[in-house]
Amino acid sequence: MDIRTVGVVGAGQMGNGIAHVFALAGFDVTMTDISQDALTASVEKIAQNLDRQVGRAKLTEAERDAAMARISTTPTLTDLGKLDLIIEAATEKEVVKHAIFAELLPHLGPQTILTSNTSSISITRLASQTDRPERFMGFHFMNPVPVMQLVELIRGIATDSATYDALEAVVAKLGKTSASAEDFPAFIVNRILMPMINEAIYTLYEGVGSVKSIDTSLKLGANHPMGPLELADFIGLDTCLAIMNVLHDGLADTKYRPCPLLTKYVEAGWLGRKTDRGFYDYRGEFPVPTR
Ligand SMILES: CC(=O)CC(=O)SCCNC(=O)CCNC(=O)[C@H](O)C(C)(C)COP(=O)(O)OP(=O)(O)OC[C@H]1O[C@@H](n2cnc3c(N)ncnc32)[C@H](O)[C@@H]1OP(=O)(O)O
Ligand SMILES: NC(=O)C1=CN([C@@H]2O[C@H](COP(=O)(O)OP(=O)(O)OC[C@H]3O[C@@H](n4cnc5c(N)ncnc54)[C@H](OP(=O)(O)O)[C@@H]3O)[C@@H](O)[C@H]2O)C=CC1
Repeated sequence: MDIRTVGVVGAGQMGNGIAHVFALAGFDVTMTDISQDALTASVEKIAQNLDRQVGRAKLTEAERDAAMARISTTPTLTDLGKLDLIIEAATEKEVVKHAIFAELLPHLGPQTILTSNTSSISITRLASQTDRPERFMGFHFMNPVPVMQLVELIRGIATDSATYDALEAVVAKLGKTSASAEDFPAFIVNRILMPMINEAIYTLYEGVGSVKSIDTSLKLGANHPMGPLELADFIGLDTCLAIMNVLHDGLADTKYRPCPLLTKYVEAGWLGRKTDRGFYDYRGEFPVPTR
């Protein structure tokens, strides 16, 4: 199937990164979100990130302008119905994702491929509540999308090979690399990464180290580009907690128990960078550890 038009549902940090890379690769992109503010902020963010790429001579001004011209927004989810590919990148809550698919399905063309950028939720379960489990897949981009090379491709139990092949070709057109993961809780990247982040939070909770010493240890002691607490703030603490809960519930093993301190930060609404406070406070000129 020749994919040219793409709909992105959810204009948060992942939605804007996904729209950015698809527009640069020549696809026509339509974004939607329940919040008009999120849509406006997302387009501004894409413009800023493209400008940064122009500033670093990674792109020409003409390429930037052409990419921006390929992006449009709509507050109406059902406007996405006639597009070739839908990428759902809304909040990591299963009920939210089911509700989006339920509203969209009656408006979708028969050939449209439906995907979710979920970090952890069962693709088979999401697909089972649609009319097209054979054309449904996990399409998992990494954050920040314009920079990270990997896209995880996750087949549900019913996904057909034409759908898999079409998405594999799309990833190649984006200039990225795909890795196939089986549909088990949190797939590959987050099955490995998120327990490490959760363990870093336990290390903080038990007083083994401060925010600064934990992040410095992993950055300088294991050559990670970001410390685990900085990375948790970057991903979003609500998303980290949601992934840990999927691992804990889905694999029924206490080793995946979310750290109570992570739960406390989420209950406080300290979700990391997106709310300006998490393991660091980002409201000043420099991030300041909150513990
Ligand atoms: C939760 C999930 O489901 C799955 C996930 O995504 S897990 C998270 C995976 N991501 C990671 O692990 C990221 C770890 N961090 C890193 O790799 C690096 O810190 C980083 C790439 C984010 C920034 O690197 P850095 O060297 O500190 O920054 P900097 O030199 O300013 O930027 C490097 C490049 O990234 C770009 N960049 C940085 N942040 C960006 C952002 N938020 N959006 C777009 N581009 C960005 C810069 O423009 C620059 O691009 P060029 O190389 O083309 O010039
Ligand atoms: N953060 C990360 O590092 C990664 C996240 N992911 C996955 O990507 C998805 C999005 O994550 P992320 O971008 O970080 O989250 P964000 O919280 O940044 O963005 C989610 C966006 O979805 C919007 N939204 C919520 N409900 C709906 C709805 N019914 N219809 C349309 N939009 C809606 C939210 O609006 P509002 O704020 O108004 O609720 C918000 O703008 C999640 O499934 C997450 O697991 C995947 C890879 C990496």
